[in-house]
Amino acid sequence: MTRAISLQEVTKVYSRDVTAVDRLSLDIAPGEFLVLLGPSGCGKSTVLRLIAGLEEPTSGTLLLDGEWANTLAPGDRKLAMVFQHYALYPNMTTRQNIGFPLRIEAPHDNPRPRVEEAARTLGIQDLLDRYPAQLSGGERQRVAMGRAIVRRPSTFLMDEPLSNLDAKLRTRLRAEIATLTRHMGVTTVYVTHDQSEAMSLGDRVAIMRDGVLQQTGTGREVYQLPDNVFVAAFVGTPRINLLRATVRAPLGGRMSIDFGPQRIELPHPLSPEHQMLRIQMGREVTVGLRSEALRIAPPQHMRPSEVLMNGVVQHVEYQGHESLVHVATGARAAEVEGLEAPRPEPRRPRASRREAARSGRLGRLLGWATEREGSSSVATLERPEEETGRPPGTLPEGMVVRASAEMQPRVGEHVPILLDLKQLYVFDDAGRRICPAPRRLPDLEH
Ligand SMILES: Nc1ncnc2c1ncn2[C@@H]1O[C@H](COP(=O)(O)OP(=O)(O)OP(=O)(O)O)[C@@H](O)[C@H]1O
Repeated sequence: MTRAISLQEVTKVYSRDVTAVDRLSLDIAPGEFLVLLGPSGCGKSTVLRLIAGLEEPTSGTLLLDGEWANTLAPGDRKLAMVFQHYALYPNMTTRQNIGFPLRIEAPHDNPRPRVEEAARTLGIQDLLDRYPAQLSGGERQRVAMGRAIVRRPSTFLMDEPLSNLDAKLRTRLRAEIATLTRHMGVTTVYVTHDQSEAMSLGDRVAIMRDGVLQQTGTGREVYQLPDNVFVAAFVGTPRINLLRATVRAPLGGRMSIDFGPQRIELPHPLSPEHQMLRIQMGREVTVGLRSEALRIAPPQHMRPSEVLMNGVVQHVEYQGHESLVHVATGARAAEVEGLEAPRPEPRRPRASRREAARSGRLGRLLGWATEREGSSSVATLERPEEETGRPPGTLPEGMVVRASAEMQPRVGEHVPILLDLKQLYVFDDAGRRICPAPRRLPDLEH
């Protein structure tokens, strides 16, 4: 049996100043695997607790299979919860731990066949006679899962069930959870703050911030078409590069995006995806560039959808199969409220003469190189480094660019960056995505 869950305008207020969930509407189809994703404190666990019946909505409606369930007793909901802290009984064997819910539900029935079936499903039949202290973290979590599935629930509610485990085990167990729940066909609501877990697990992801649902969609949808800058920043590794910029449209000239020291021109006529930039003329916007939208390559390799920027290599993260190259372009990084600050500025307590000379050289290198490219490319340098508001001797924040592992740029090297305009994201001052153009145009009055 599987179950449909519907939350309609559900609000949960804990005390006068804590609204943990704010008018949340969400429909979860029978058999669906939905991941609730968001930073700590955004209300994910509260949603789970509301579905489980451990909390009652302050307002709004919870429907289970279409039936009003706001106050239905937890025991009547046929749900099983799996928590981060798996709380096994230490003095019971695996067999007894898994069988425990059955002994409560039907004390006169022999739990053995169902316990063994659950253990087989989870591949822990050899561990049935061990005590929790004799199990690894991953095995204990499997026992906790066994205790949940043995009841044949209609729904699984999982609250960060893997966060106590090491990365390798987490990857393996999450694949097992996905296979298991699909095989059982049960509706699953899975809470995590780990975006890569969310993207790899769910049929759909629901992203929350401060109790408010931001967007729901498949992993691909929320990655490729984030509704707002928060979703764009929360989903994807490495994090999307977010830069402050201004949209310019000189009379008779091409529309451009001005990053301060550099600017990029947009093709004329504007593509449909860039059309909404017109109404942002003269305004500050946030530009989002994922690392795959950028590449380090000479201008002669530029594709029709690409434009050129210039940068100076700050730092290279070698990852084996690729490198992540941090490149300073002089653009200011945009911060997203509610997320930790993006990459911190490299701090230099007090620049030595040599360091000062070096960083000055890097700045000059950036400007000099940009000027040199200026006549033929779309990038121009308008302001010297001193006017960008950065402490003297520091480099501007970097963008992260993916590069093949063979490429070995040196720190301080000047590099041309080709930016693919087909992968350009722009968000307005309220954080809403305006490029690629949203399917529904936002209300521009607010
Ligand atoms: N019983 C409670 N009484 C008062 N405030 C609470 C209670 N439970 C949660 N909160 C508050 O409600 C907000 C949402 O909490 P919740 O646990 O749902 O967030 P979360 O997204 O699951 O966070 P985490 O990932 O850290 O578990 C937080 O501000 C939290 O402090």
